[in-house]
Amino acid sequence: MSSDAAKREAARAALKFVEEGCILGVGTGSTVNHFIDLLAAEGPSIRAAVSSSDASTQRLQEHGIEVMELNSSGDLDLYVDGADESNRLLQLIKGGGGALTREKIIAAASRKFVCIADRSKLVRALGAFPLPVEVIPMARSYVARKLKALGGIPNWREGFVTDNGNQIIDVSGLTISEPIKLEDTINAIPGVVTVGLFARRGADVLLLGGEDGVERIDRR
Ligand SMILES: O=C(CO)[C@H](O)[C@H](O)COP(=O)(O)O
Repeated sequence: MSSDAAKREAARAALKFVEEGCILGVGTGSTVNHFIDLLAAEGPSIRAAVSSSDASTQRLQEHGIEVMELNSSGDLDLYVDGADESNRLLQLIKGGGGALTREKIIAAASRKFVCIADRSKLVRALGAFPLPVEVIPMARSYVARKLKALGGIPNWREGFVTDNGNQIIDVSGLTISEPIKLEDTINAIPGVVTVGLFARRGADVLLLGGEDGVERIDRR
């Protein structure tokens, strides 16, 4: 089974968490694209979606799904999103698509976060995937020096601008033995908008598509 087919099966499995008439939080990425397409084709009819990116907003609207601002929706019952890595505690690295800040906000505003991915995303320890950090543009070099001092190798995602008008630094070489501590440390650097470590608010349910079907892991 291809990784794309595995993502699609994980996305399909998330449909059963969606309740008719709800306002649904929707993430960003290729797995979520499958989810949006499947939701429109065979999922329950929802009242509206709160979207984590311009790309997801466009896709939702192309399917005729109304998109609502988080400022109008209040807290959400469910958020569905992908991830770049997850450990068994369902702490995540996200932001490969650059939508980490809005994703973190919607995850925080949601009672349940269902994460969908192919099985390759499950890792013993986070950090092989370069950790994305969204930064205010004028702080980029300063933040990069601070990330270097933490032991990372910062790499500016040159040419990429987030939906919030900011820039991304991808940090490789970090040993992420204490994800919550590292999330707090990086978030405290002036100029950082947010780090793509979702450790304080990880997923509640992880659905992993693979050869043997979809494995479900619940947060302990
Ligand atoms: O965090 C994200 C975007 O900011 C995505 O969820 C993450 O990059 C996974 O993407 P994909 O589903 O394409 O593998």
